[in-house]
Amino acid sequence: MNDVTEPVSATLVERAKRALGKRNLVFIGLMGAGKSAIGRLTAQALGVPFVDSDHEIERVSRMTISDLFATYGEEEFRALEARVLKRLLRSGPRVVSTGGGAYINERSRRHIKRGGLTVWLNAELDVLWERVNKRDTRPLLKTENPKQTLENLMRARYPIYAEADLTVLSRDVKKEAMVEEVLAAIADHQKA
Ligand SMILES: Nc1ncnc2c1ncn2[C@@H]1O[C@H](COP(=O)(O)OP(=O)(O)OP(=O)(O)O)[C@@H](O)[C@H]1O
Ligand SMILES: O=C(O)C1=C[C@@H](O)[C@@H](O)[C@H](O)C1
Ligand SMILES: [Mg+2]
Repeated sequence: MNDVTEPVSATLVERAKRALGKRNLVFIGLMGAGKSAIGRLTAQALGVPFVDSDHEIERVSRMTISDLFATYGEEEFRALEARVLKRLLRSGPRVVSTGGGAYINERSRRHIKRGGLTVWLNAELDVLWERVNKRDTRPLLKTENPKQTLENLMRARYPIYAEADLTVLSRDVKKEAMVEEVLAAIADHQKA
């Protein structure tokens, strides 16, 4: 799989743009679902700015997510995440990819719901596991059995992610195909 973008249908892009209007598009979902990768490519297709809340948190704090968790703990991280999201979602349209736990936090979820149209990248355990087990940058997975931890997170979080406006199944197809599905979901959403 590579990051070379093949042109997405111009008609589909126009339909999605019209449906989105001035709203932000916010990607939510578990670690490895593709929020950052698919979010960036979707922003490119729509011709709007892209921002990733994990990257923005690291930029403003000048610390990595792992160091933030280790130094200040998860609660402080969530408070910072909520502040960053509130600011990022103030104006649009832009594509905002969130960290995996953002939508689970009540304060962040409120900002996200107010701030734009949400897309949940839903994925099965094995898809997520194949993607996340290659790197150890995710503090919540530094456990004795990270695959089991991921499964526990799925069970706890999926009912909450399911509140999203749109759901797209994330799987190992070309990233451009994922972008097209996201754009189609946005375009068709308006008809509902
Ligand atoms: N459709 C896809 N096919 C194959 N690989 C993919 C696909 N989508 C994403 N990936 C890869 O999976 C890995 C995880 O994706 P990404 O970092 O976008 O996830 P994320 O949802 O942002 O996770 P986190 O919550 O940890 O930030 C990356 O290496 C990315 O390139
Ligand atoms: O799922 C989560 O709670 C997290 C996901 C990452 O994106 C980071 O925001 C952090 O590692 C926490
Ligand atoms: Mg990400």
